[in-house]
Amino acid sequence: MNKPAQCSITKRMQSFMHAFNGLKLLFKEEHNARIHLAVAIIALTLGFVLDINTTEWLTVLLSIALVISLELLNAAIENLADFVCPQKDVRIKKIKDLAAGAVLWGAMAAFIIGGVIFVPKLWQLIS
Ligand SMILES: Nc1ncnc2c1ncn2[C@@H]1O[C@H](COP(=O)(O)OP(=O)(O)OP(=O)(O)O)[C@@H](O)[C@H]1O
Repeated sequence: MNKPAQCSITKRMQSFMHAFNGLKLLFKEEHNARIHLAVAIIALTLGFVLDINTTEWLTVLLSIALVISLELLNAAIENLADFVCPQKDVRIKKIKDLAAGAVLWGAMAAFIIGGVIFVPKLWQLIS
């Protein structure tokens, strides 16, 4: 049986750097992810400006984490699909559409959450 690899700090640091590189790649290569990052920055700014409470902060932060995580998984699946099958194939279309659907579903939920938290406060501010 193989001996388990040693758990060194250097190895853990390398692993962290690889994961960080994944985040860098996402925002460099994926247009939708950049749009979602911009929306996240707007939501965070609104959070400070409108002084949202702790529960609202946690909900906003969880929504941002959900959408960015789904974007990362979608990008990984797209890249893997392109590597495995560079030509057009209905099965790859199905796989990519399902992965994109996951992002859409998460983004729609985040949009509704943002609306529920921010719209009444913005409305109060302008009326
Ligand atoms: N090899 C393929 N075979 C068949 N259809 C494909 C293939 N590659 C992409 N598609 C179709 O084109 C869509 C967009 O795929 P693409 O790889 O360009 O991702 P994208 O432009 O980043 O899309 P998204 O924004 O939906 O993530 C897929 O959802 C799928 O419907």
